[in-house]
Amino acid sequence: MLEARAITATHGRRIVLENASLALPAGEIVGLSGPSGQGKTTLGRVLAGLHRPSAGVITMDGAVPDFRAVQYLYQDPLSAMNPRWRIGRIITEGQDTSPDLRAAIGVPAAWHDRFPHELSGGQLQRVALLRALALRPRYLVADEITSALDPLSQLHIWRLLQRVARDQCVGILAISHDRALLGQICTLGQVTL
Ligand SMILES: Nc1ncnc2c1ncn2[C@@H]1O[C@H](COP(=O)(O)OP(=O)(O)OP(=O)(O)O)[C@@H](O)[C@H]1O
Repeated sequence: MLEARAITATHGRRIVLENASLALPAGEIVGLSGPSGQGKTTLGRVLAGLHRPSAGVITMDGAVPDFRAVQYLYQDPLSAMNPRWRIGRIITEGQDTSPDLRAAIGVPAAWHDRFPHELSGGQLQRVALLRALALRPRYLVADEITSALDPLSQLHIWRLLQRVARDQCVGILAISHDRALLGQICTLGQVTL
């Protein structure tokens, strides 16, 4: 279980999150929704160890978290990829990927020679997911990862993530404005900020 308790976070001097709590059990998908600017991304980044809270605690199974076990997926995967690297290098950046995992996620070898800007948004999101899963995370923070995709690509990505949660016991925080989408994909309901 990855847990945030009574988190307060600031950007500069501004408090953008106050006394927020959330629990993400292993193997479950929990939704996080709420109006724009309420601090969803900030809370996701705090849970992934990318933003230090000014108050509150994050625990993993009740202990100090090992943030290497938490991977953060961005809405715009291009922003998290080196534009000068080819896809083959990007997906093996942290760890080698197995052919089985590549096939399951749907990243064909034909993409390996391409640069990130030569793939579509849905294809790039699959590359980002493959790179994250190769690191064998226990938790994923998926921040609006399908909001720029057409409904079919959106469904494909979430079907994949549902399998990842179930088969690999990965806990997934799904951050989205789209409460209807969260209603379809979450296994443990939604938290609203
Ligand atoms: N790097 C930053 N520097 C200063 N303020 C920031 C920064 N990032 C976010 N903020 C501010 O913090 C607040 C919370 O932002 P955050 O992105 O966490 O909200 P959000 O709920 O995810 O919003 P959205 O749904 O629009 O993505 C907003 O008011 C935003 O303007």
